[in-house]
Amino acid sequence: MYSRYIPPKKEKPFVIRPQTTSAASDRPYANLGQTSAEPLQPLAQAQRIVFDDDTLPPIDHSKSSRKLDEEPTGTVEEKKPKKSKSKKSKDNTQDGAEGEEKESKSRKRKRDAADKAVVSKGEVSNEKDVTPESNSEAVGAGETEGEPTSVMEERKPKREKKKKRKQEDDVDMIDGDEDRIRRRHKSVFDKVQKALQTKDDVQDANEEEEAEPEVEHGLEPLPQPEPIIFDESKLTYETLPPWLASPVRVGPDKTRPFTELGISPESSKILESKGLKDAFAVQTAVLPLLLPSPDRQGDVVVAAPTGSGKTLSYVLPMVHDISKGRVTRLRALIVLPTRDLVQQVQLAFEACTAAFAISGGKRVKIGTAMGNRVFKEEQSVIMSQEQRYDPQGYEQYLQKQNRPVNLEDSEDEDGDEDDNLELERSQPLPSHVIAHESKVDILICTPGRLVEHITKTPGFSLDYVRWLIVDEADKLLAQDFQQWLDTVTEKLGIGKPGARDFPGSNKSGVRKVILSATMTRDLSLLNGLKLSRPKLIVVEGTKAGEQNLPSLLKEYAIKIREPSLKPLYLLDLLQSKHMTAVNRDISDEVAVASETSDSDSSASESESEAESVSSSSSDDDSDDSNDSDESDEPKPKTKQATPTPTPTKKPTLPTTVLIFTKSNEAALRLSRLLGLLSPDLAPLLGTLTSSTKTSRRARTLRAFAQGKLRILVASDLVSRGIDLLHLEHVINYDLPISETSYVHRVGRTARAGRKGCAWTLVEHAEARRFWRDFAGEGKGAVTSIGRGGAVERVRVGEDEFGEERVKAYEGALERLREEAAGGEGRR
Ligand SMILES: Nc1ncnc2c1ncn2[C@@H]1O[C@H](COP(=O)(O)OP(=O)(O)OP(=O)(O)O)[C@@H](O)[C@H]1O
Repeated sequence: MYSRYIPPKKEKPFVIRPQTTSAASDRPYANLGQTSAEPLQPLAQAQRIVFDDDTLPPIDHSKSSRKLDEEPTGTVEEKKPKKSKSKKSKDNTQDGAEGEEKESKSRKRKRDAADKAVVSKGEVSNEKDVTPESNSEAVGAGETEGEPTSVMEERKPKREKKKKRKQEDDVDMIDGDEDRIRRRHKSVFDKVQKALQTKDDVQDANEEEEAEPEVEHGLEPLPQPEPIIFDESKLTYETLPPWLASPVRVGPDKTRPFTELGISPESSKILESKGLKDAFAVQTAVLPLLLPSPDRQGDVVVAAPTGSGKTLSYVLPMVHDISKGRVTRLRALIVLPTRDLVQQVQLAFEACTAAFAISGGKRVKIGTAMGNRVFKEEQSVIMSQEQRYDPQGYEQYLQKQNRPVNLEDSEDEDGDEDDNLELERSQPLPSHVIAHESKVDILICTPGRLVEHITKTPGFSLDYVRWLIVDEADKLLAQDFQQWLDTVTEKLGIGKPGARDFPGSNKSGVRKVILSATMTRDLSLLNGLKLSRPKLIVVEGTKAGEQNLPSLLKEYAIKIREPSLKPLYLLDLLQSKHMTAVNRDISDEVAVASETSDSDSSASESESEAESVSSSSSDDDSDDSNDSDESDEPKPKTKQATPTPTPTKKPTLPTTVLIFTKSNEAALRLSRLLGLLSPDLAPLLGTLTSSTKTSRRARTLRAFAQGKLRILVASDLVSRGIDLLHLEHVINYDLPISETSYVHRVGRTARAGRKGCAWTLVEHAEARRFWRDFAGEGKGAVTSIGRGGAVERVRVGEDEFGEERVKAYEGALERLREEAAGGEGRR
């Protein structure tokens, strides 16, 4: 296609200047005829027509080129009426009889010009059919540039002749010598007839040209990019593989005693003593698949709502399996997106290990790797070294020492030797080698830190790993932290013979368990896991492809009429009758914990107001493997500037609340603002952000679980997985960024069969999005969130806030600004 639009050399361009003379404007396409002394083939001439057009403002080559491709002759014809129209309007400006006469002459001239244009076209099409005379007329007033001298000379007399005739024409017209004109017109019409006969031939020729343009012009086609084919077809359940399209569905109330699922009565008894009496629905479905059985067992993918007990569904079978072994080797990896989740799952494992360390079973050792300690320290916690007698190995060691230093051997992948294990530098005793062993059976880790150990920790090996758990899988798969999945699956693809055998069974290999409340059905993501004979377990009520909320969750929306006063709406909600205990036992639990906290007020004070509003605003709630706690101790900048307000009376909040904001900074500011606006609430307030030191976050969560803190203001860091069992109210102060985020946020409450409430503050500008995408109401509702009942509208802060309150609020804002400025200044 392109080849036809490359202009030929500039020696013989046509230049059309329609405005140059009146004659030219009357016959704008008159110069489309032959311009070369050499007779041109019709196809080549047709191309030249385009270059005539190209002399017009060359704005869009592709357009002009396309015109040629599509309608090589139509271009001329299409333009004719425009010119005629403009001329007509010009003529209409004349008045009286003279005007009429001139108009009739003018019409004749126009017809004349049009006829000549057609003639010209005929000439272009087939020169042989056109007489030299008509050809000279066709050239008309157009200028030619750069033609051979001989041609120019030849044309001079023609031009003069033409000029002369034009003058004669003008005179004729003025004199009314119409006979002469008529005679001339007749001759022109004759030529037109001849030209029209050849018109079809021209079109045929043009079509031929389109068929083989390269041959005609000797031009190589320009390289064209591969056409991009957009596959707009969407995956449907019909196109999904059977295991994804037809999941195993489980009723939400299907609980069973652990003993019926393959857990020994002794172990079940211990579990019961820890409050785990019967298995929840998801455990009822998953445990039989993961505990030893004679059936062919494949990998398991679990989609079950928040708080439904997914963690125990893999913890119990893993501990059951690993406790059967004797030697400590790294047998299992549990990958989670945040440090807080690593710590939480560690507690769940520790609660269960005792249950299986009976009847001669091994007490399973749990380790964590999440970047909350310096790397070397973490290495020494999960790996050990010992001097082992091995003369042959020692010889090899010595040979290696004597080899010229190979930088590639001595450095780790990043070329950073400093990070290498200190143990590595230890010298082996004579005839000994240093052997590295895993100190843990199960490693719970964040993906980044796992990769670091794989690449940098001597002796860290996945050879014996037979369990891989990916919790909060949709998040971990969507954000491939340091290509962790490729690194891990590659290592799991190889191993020593027999190393992955399951004890007491003929099974061998790696069992994979993939879980989320918002499980992806994106095959391109799931494929990375290299699943073997997978089964999808969906807890009933969770329609495939949907994200269901806990059945005991109630949702409310509060309209924010004045966004600039949003914190006051929040305060009104916190102090309203809505913030009551929704579970029977919560008041007692909170009251008891609160009493304890009275005697230990330091913990509460240290958590509330502990952070600066001007600290980092990073929202990254995912793992940063290099971010250890040693260096991120927050500086108590604002503490000096703004002493904690003294509570005027005993805190009275009878329930627990988690408030979500859009960022770390927003959480810190809001927490501080609430404390300033309501000193009564200040001792109950805690803040959770990803910029907070992990140990401090753990303390805050502990204080909250104990009832010492009752309001947590958080960023999305804690929206996933965090299990705050006694949490009753979740408030979306800022709208979540997605439906998935909404499901995880509000899923922090109504867990494990308890009731809970979710409140969302909705500004006018957000209303459409909230009701359509999250609540699934109104026109074009598209939500994928499955829920028991509709979102209820609740009015808060409807009465005027009052001048005094607004003034106090402005004062608090001002103070906040000063504190932030002070913090910045001290940085
Ligand atoms: N069988 C059981 N009996 C009593 N409590 C249970 C049982 N199983 C789990 N729980 C409790 O239920 C709560 C929620 O469990 P878990 O954290 O595993 O939920 P989850 O499904 O992983 O939620 P999320 O998707 O939010 O991470 C925990 O406090 C856990 O101790």
